[in-house]
Amino acid sequence: MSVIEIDELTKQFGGVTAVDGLSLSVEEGEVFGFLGPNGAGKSTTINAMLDFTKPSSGEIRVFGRDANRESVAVRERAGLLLEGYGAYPRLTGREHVEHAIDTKDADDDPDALLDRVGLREAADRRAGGYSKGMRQRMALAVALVGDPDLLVLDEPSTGLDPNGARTLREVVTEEANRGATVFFSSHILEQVDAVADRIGILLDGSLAAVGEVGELQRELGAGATLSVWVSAVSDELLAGLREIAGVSEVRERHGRIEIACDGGGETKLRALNAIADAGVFEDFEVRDASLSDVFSKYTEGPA
Ligand SMILES: Nc1ncnc2c1ncn2[C@@H]1O[C@H](COP(=O)(O)OP(=O)(O)OP(=O)(O)O)[C@@H](O)[C@H]1O
Repeated sequence: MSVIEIDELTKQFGGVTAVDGLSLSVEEGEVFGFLGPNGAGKSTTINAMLDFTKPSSGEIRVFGRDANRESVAVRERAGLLLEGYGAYPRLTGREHVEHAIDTKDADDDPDALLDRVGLREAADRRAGGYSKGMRQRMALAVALVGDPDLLVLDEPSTGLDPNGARTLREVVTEEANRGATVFFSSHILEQVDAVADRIGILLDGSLAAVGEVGELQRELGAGATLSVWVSAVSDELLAGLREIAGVSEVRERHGRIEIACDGGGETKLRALNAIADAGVFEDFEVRDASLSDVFSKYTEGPA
């Protein structure tokens, strides 16, 4: 059964198209990593799923319910860690978790939850004195209250040190093993691919690729040339691409940018992000270095 079904979601803010005809479904028990650079539309999609923002067009169903008209029923079964989680500076970590337990009418042990996120020792300190990473750990504990059927985590690794990032991965895996569906966003590939079953790459409000982690890794990691269709090219963009670690050559041909990569998936993702950031991304494919590429490399000279 699909827990999340997004059908042709579009969201415009004035003249800005934040999400552009996005369709996506996430199955029960799946860990879905929603990957994309800053401004790709991840938070807007998540906010629309939870009825914190209204779609300009399109439909979203969560647990088979209309995300807009039945948002209360949706949120009751969801644990949320959203961007800019507003902590109450005067309340302690434990009090935040206790408040969430009361609100959800759950029977969790606050200390056990704080322990899971590595915040047990700081439980009685006021959240106003917490570091960014500690606030993020606390927000994760709050999201876990009531064993939600769906965890929605927007950039959960923000501010976390390597230990915190490991704790987050462990918690996501434990929740998935319990049977929860997990939908989480990130702009960093490594933080997603270790725990996700499937990944969707969002660029400029549209899904550029979606698939199983291994599949996408192979696609992004295997071939040597990333070929990207673009609506416009600038010298600045080409120069920026040449500076990415693992990029050996960049040239422009017939509305496409051809990027030869020695690096793996991370290099290609950085290149895709840079093109999306420039607002000119249309589509991409990854190809192995063929004899004709090698040939043209030596015959055509630099772009
Ligand atoms: N309330 C708003 N008013 C105007 N524009 C908005 C609003 N919310 C988002 N946008 C715009 O929509 C686009 C997508 O933003 P969104 O926050 O969804 O991206 P994101 O992928 O979550 O990025 P980040 O990783 O930086 O959080 C951006 O261009 C952003 O400026």
